[in-house]
Amino acid sequence: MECGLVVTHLKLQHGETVEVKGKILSDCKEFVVNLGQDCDNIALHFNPRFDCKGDVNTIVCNSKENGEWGEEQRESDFPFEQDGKVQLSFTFLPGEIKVLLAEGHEISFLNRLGLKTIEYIAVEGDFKIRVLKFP
Ligand SMILES: CCCO[C@@H]1O[C@H](CO)[C@@H](O[C@@H]2O[C@H](CO)[C@H](O)[C@H](OCc3cn(Cc4ccccc4)nn3)[C@H]2O)[C@H](O)[C@H]1NC(C)=O
Repeated sequence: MECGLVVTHLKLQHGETVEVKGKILSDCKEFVVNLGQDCDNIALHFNPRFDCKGDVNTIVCNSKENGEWGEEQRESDFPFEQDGKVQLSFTFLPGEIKVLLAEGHEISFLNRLGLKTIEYIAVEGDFKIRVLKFP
């Protein structure tokens, strides 16, 4: 499993976008991109699962507030392949975070925490990050 990457003090404003590019490991079970205030206050936990925790080829999204998980949101689109390249963009809006996936797939996740800025991004799991681009 690859180690993670954490960036803090991002000061991502509404309307701004973070891009993540990398490669999914050939034996990937899952990977995670977390966006939020810090590790206990996550506006979007973006968790593609190839085969783990009872999920197969499913994207699980959730929020975490004061260390407590919210209600999971599962997505049926799964434009990922093991050993494949990935390009994701996360656009932070007042009421939601829009995730643009490959093949034009898009996910919208409510800004449940009502964050005014995104300070924290963490990428972990079976994923080799190559590019993290932010404004
Ligand atoms: C039916 C009753 C049990 O429900 C299950 O409860 C599990 C425990 O809460 C749920 O799994 C958790 O779902 C969370 C999102 O709702 C997070 O995904 C939890 O993982 C957090 C996490 C682990 N890691 C380390 C990591 C990441 C990637 C690869 C390897 C390690 N980073 N963040 C993950 O353990 C899991 O999604 C949930 N399944 C369902 C169907 O609800």
